[in-house]
Amino acid sequence: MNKLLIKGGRVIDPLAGKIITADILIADGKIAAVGSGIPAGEGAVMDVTGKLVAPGLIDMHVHLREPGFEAKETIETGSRAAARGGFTAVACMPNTNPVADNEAVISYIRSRTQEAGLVKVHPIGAITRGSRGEELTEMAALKEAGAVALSDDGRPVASAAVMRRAMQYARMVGLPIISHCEEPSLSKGGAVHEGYMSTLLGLPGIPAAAEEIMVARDIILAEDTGCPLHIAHVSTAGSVRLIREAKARGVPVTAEVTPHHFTLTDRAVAGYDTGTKVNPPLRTEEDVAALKEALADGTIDVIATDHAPHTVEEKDVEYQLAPFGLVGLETALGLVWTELVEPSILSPVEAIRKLTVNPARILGLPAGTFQVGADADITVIDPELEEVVDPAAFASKGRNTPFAGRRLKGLPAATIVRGKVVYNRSLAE
Ligand SMILES: NC(=O)N[C@@H](CC(=O)O)C(=O)O
Ligand SMILES: [Zn+2]
Ligand SMILES: [Zn+2]
Repeated sequence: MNKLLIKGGRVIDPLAGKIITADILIADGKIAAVGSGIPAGEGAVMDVTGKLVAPGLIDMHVHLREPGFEAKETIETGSRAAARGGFTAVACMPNTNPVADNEAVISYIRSRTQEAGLVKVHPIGAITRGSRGEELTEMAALKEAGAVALSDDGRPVASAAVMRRAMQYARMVGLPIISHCEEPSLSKGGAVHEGYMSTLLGLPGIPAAAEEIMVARDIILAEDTGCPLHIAHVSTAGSVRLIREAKARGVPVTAEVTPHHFTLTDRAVAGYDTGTKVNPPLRTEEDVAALKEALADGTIDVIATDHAPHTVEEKDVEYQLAPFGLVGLETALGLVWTELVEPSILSPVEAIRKLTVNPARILGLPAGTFQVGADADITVIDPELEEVVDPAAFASKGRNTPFAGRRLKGLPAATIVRGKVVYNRSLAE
């Protein structure tokens, strides 16, 4: 039997809401025991005294770009970036080429994931063919092939009738809809948040209303159809209000926020660094305050990166011409710890919940806990470790980050997937 003892760490149980000092014994890739003073026996030992041990982190919103855009990222480089960022699993969006709107692409992603042999990659299927917003995909077949959710992320489903029908079918099939909320007639041509900064910088704006109208529409449709709805990358105070009110009424809606949206405002665009160009755009201070409040009160269930790599050449153009998106996998945990846990906006347990059990539940994954017999997917966190973000050190092909040079405290120390150490900081540096 292949054994590994994770010894002496402070183990976070996000379900029980507790942190206890304990050892975790892994045998043949599964959790074999959790308790104090477990003998190592003949197996290997990883001493994690002083560190936190969490169930493997899950990032339910990434773009791995394969098939079709391998110059930006591949499943292998994206998996490596995930492992380096402390994630044991990611869910990847279907805006590849071809779009993941059929079983063949879903199967391809799964076999490339196997070949990479690093983290778990759960494919998200498209809502509509080619994500063109017209005809629905074969949702049952996508689920059968391994899709864990449906989304046309990157492109809004402009037609309410199409979205309504999609929710009716998705509910029947048993898959959640992840909505990229953007009203195209309002966002068209925009590059940054519409407000003081867009005027000052002379850049075309995307109003908050472009997001909020679609959040309102999709909440109404989720209530109408009973389909579980997950709102991707929430960025405005108005969206938060709508989601909070819908949850209070029992609408089956959940929501995520990205580290860049709870950390930065549109002031970061002042230097015209295209690393700040992202969709939805960086908003205002009031929006950031509302997002933090929503994280604290549970209105926002999940922290997800929306990791969106682009090549240096694609980003090295005028602000208006650059593609939207920034890389997030390798800065996420440090930003969560530095911006939310250190200032006590979230407790360590609450932060870990939004990175483990909550996304696992939304996607229906048997993950996010330390149940004996479950896959040994584990993230070791060093809450005292500090580092300055250096994009050149990223495992991702993407270098498009607005966080270069930023000092982060609280970083991944090791990432373990099915008992295999896929990242170990003390060996990597
Ligand atoms: N977020 C982004 O700015 N870009 C994403 C698309 C998306 O998540 O909507 C991408 O695929 O590049
Ligand atoms: Zn999106
Ligand atoms: Zn996205």
